[in-house]
Amino acid sequence: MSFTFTRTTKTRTLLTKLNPNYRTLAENNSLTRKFSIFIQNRSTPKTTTYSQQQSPPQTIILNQQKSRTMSSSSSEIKPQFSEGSEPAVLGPALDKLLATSGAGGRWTLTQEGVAIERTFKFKTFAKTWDFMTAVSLQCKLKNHHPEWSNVFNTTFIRWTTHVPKGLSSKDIELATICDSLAKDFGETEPEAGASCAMPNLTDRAVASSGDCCTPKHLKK
Ligand SMILES: C[C@H](O)[C@H](O)[C@H]1CNC2=NC(N)=NC(=O)C2=N1
Repeated sequence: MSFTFTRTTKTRTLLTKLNPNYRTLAENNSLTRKFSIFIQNRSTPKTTTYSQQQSPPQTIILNQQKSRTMSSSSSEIKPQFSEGSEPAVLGPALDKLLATSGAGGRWTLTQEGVAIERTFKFKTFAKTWDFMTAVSLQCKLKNHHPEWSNVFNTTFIRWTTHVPKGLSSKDIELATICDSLAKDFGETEPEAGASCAMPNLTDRAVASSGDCCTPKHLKK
């Protein structure tokens, strides 16, 4: 079975503008997607049945997320800037991004003030993936990576600097870029409670990822 992927010229032009290497990246993406759909069609889908007493895992994740949100309100948390950054400059820029400041921002300060996070939602998986590709190109340019996850039409993004730990200018810059790219790629309004499991997915990836951020000369 063969699959053809169509992409609007607008998206392609936008991505090529963001990075001239997009064409190559897009071709690789398209190949990767073709390959994964091919694999999916060959393997038998696994189904899990739950007994009446047993709740599906999603309920557990939703509850975990609920307690996580209840235990830490963003307005009580103070931003922790990474060593070498300038709080006087970063503070006002951060305020513009935060939902708590009332300036229209949609990011939340989390994890004892060392991170900001937010969920983005799009109409389709393809649009979400294109947005993530655009963000990843900016990450490459700035040598900085997000902690993020994606399920279907939703992506959860957390910005934090691992070394030196805290919020840095790169986190603020990239969060601002994400907001603007999300508009370009047609972000839709998130439905209430639709993305509860996303931070959990990201936390799991973070817990099993290796140390990528300690510069070689500081490694023991
Ligand atoms: C050595 C290199 O500068 C580091 O690995 C960079 C790369 N990207 C990074 N990304 C993030 N989020 N935090 C870092 O500390 C970081 N460090």
